[in-house]
Amino acid sequence: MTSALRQSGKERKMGKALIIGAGGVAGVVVHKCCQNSEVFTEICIASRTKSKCDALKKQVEEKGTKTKVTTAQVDADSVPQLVELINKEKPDIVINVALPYQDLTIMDACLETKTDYVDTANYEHPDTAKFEYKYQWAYREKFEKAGITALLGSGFDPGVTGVFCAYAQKHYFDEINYIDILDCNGGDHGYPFATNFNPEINIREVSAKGSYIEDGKWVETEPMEIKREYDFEQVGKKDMYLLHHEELESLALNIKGIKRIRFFMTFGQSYLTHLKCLENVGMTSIKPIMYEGREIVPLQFLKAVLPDPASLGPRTVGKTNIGCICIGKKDGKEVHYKVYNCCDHQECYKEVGSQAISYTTGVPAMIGAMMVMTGKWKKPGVYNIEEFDPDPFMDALNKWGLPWHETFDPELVD
Ligand SMILES: NC(=O)c1ccc[n+]([C@@H]2O[C@H](COP(=O)([O-])OP(=O)(O)OC[C@H]3O[C@@H](n4cnc5c(N)ncnc54)[C@H](O)[C@@H]3O)[C@@H](O)[C@H]2O)c1
Ligand SMILES: N[C@@H](CCCCN[C@@H](CCC(=O)O)C(=O)O)C(=O)O
Repeated sequence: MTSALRQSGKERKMGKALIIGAGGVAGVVVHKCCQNSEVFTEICIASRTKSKCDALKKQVEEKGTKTKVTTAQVDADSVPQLVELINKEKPDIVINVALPYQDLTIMDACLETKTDYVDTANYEHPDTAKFEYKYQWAYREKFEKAGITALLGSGFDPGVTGVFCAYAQKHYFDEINYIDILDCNGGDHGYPFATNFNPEINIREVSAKGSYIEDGKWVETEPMEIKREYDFEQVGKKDMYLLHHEELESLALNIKGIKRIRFFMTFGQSYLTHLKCLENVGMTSIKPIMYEGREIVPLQFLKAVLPDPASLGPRTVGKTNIGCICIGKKDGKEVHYKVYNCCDHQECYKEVGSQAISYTTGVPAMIGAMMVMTGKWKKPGVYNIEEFDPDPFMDALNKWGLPWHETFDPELVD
């Protein structure tokens, strides 16, 4: 049996979440669930290393949360271990903020225990640095039959960017023909090279070939081949580069009238120079090599010597600006629209002890879980975030720390 609250009707108001992972993003999810004790009456934090979960529990208990917090050890690569934990804890929902490698094992465990599921990044096999939704979309029928919801990609990008596009479509457009998603981190952590979320996942993402969708087809580019300069609100002028990003795949299907959709991310010169050197000497490779009689993956070794993203909070200053530019038509007239959020690294640190990259991912993960748990987005099946009504999520962003702004006269990207 799952939580009694789970059985109590369509508009459920409160319940228990099992949070898997205890890294940078999980830390924010834990803090935000504990601020939202009316909905998250209980949480269990589970990860490979239980002491990291215990440290998070201590932090929120010292802040006087009303949410009951427990912790557990789990290897999320093991379906039997996950099933045992879910059966013991009986959560209403599992929030997966471990790594993309664990998406399918956690979805399998949710199916077996009939528990709702939320994540922030799509499945990726450790041996192939390629983001694709096909593996998770293959669970649609099974989730529908089991009567449970999987909400995919409830971070910022993917996540809020999908909600922004759904909101634009619902309120301002008959059709959206062009979308540019712009992800700017204008923050400075003072290190010559560090990544603001898991280094292994970050470097796999940015060293892959770029791509965008035009007229229904993927167009591939060399890594960092397409560069533009953009003047970001509250940050200033930054160089940004076209990357492949997972939400392009689902938005191209779910938003009406798309002719072209692209994703750009900013990078500082120091980050790019270090990345190039590391690539040139083979340190970003995911192919195992033999070192002193044992097999190691160079990128995993590199991760071990880089700063832990969760430790960057105290030293990072500046702001992020992430948003979407939509161009399309309403009542036959051309509409230009931009919706974005700016987030200050130090404000995040003061509130939850994390930098803004973890914050901008963890807040939407909590909100997505709240949408499903309270019944607003409860629908059996597997869904990308833009398939739900964006309005309650947009309201929750304003309430829970990620207020957004809109303009009908944005700078465009050529
Ligand atoms: N959508 C977005 O906007 C966005 C942005 C940043 C990060 N993310 C995603 O958020 C997730 C977390 O990122 P992070 O920066 O917190 O990473 P992190 O490395 O700081 O944390 C990952 C956590 O998962 C745990 N973990 C890893 N493998 C495990 C296993 N087999 N069993 C149990 N626990 C395991 C680790 O111990 C760690 O606590 C990643 O999937 C990342 O891709 C999404
Ligand atoms: N929401 C993002 C966060 C990625 C930020 C990565 N940018 C690098 C830039 C590093 C630099 O220029 O110093 C970062 O680690 O912040 C996502 O989609 O994954």
